[in-house]
Amino acid sequence: MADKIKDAKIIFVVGGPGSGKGTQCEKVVAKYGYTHLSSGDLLRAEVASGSERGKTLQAIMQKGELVPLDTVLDMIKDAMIAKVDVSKGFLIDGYPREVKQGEEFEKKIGAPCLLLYIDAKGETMVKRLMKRGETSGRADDNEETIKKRLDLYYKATEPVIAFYSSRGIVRKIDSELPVDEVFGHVAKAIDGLK
Ligand SMILES: Nc1nc2c(ncn2[C@@H]2O[C@H](COP(=O)(O)OP(=O)(O)OP(=O)(O)O)[C@@H](O)[C@H]2O)c(=O)[nH]1
Ligand SMILES: O=c1ccn([C@@H]2O[C@H](COP(=O)(O)OP(=O)(O)O)[C@@H](O)[C@H]2O)c(=O)[nH]1
Ligand SMILES: [Mg+2]
Repeated sequence: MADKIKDAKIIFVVGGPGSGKGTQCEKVVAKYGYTHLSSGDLLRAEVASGSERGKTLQAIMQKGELVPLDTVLDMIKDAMIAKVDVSKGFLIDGYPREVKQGEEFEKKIGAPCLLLYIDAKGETMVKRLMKRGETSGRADDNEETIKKRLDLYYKATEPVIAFYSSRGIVRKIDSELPVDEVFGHVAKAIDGLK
């Protein structure tokens, strides 16, 4: 099983909060049939289950901080194992959040073949999240937490992009454009694989 995952096509999707990672991943799923695993969605599902672990996670996420690295990695790994036989590839959305997470992922699972860097301006991300917050019901889509998520993104997550750039697998996508144009660039990056 571990070998099968190692051979799977793995794409990391990295970008700030509200940059449009989830939006683009949905479109990739529709066109390419990849399996979409959003680290944030996996964590929110655990919170929704009402488990003790979920309660701990909720408190951390509400503050816009990062949950322990192993928690997310185990969730992603379990979700990948469940799908590996039927999946053409995996989109790992919102992961890694820090360089160490990427290193651990590679030790336990495998190496990514592509990193899609979904890039939008800070003010754009804040605007989108405030709008999404009107309907999302997400406890972290409020002004105070958005600011913390953004700060943490610049501090902890941006170094991830430099780390993988040196390997030549980063494709920077300008997500200030309309969604379909952004997707055009995403599709070009995926078509360039192999
Ligand atoms: N105008 C515009 N809006 C977008 C674009 N991509 C996403 N949005 C909107 O911005 C909001 C955030 O998009 P998501 O796809 O949820 O962003 P995300 O990066 O997954 O954000 P997190 O879940 O917070 O990590 C949504 O309400 C989208 O409708 C885009 O390319 N253009
Ligand atoms: O590897 C991860 C992914 C997510 N989170 C937590 O889950 C929240 C929501 O993540 P998501 O990717 O859904 O949204 P984003 O912060 O990118 O807007 C983050 O603020 C973190 O608290 C985390 O701690 N580790
Ligand atoms: Mg998302």
